Amino acid sequence: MRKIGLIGGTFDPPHLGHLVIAEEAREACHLDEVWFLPSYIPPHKDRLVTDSDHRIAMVDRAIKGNPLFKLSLIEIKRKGRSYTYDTLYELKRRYPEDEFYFILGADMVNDLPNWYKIDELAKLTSFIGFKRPGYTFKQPEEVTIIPVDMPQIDISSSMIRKRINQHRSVRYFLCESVKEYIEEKGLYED
Ligand SMILES: Nc1ncnc2c1ncn2[C@@H]1O[C@H](COP(=O)(O)OP(=O)(O)OP(=O)(O)O)[C@@H](O)[C@H]1O
Ligand SMILES: O=C(O)c1ccc[n+]([C@@H]2O[C@H](COP(=O)([O-])O)[C@@H](O)[C@H]2O)c1
Repeated sequence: MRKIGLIGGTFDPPHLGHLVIAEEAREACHLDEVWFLPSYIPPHKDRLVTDSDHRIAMVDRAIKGNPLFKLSLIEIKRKGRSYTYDTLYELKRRYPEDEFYFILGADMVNDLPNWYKIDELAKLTSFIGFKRPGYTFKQPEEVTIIPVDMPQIDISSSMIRKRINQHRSVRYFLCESVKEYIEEKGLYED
């Protein structure tokens, strides 16, 4: 039996906040691996997101060099809206022996009671929650969250997109290799 952490996200682009919560969850909960799951279509985001090929390439670069971080294309290959219940149902079918821990920032912890088939989903995975600047972390009544403390990181993908658009520096907000990819492809410039 392995303990697998899952960090689902749009990763548009992936940044240090994602990497730090993945690492802190791994250490605090003694996870064997953490799998990064880029969404194909994020269930609750209205805006158009960057093409999935770019987001996959950026996550791949961000986690390179850490043998305990893996990229899973399960949601990309399924296409459609990336409901977490559908993902966990499939992962449990493929790996019935493994235990899953879904990693969330406070914004998503607060949203969790509204998720598709949340009662069923909670039978398939545990949840690990992190505080996040700008959001109050509240334990929802419906689901138990394992809270993990860490120094909070006030970085978001939207802040990075905005800074690039304004020709401001994003150095040190994300991995150098991801920054180079964004520059090479001209992402987020307009
Ligand atoms: N700085 C952060 N601190 C804690 N959790 C975070 C942080 N950034 C992202 N997360 C969490 O990582 C997961 C994936 O987030 P996502 O890819 O949507 O990034 P985001 O920065 O929230 O993007 P956007 O600004 O475009 O909404 C979510 O559970 C989110 O709460
Ligand atoms: O399944 C749902 O109803 C659901 C609703 C909102 C978000 N999620 C998942 O939460 C993760 C973070 O979402 P986001 O929109 O912040 O990138 C990502 O894996 C989404 O698929 C899942």
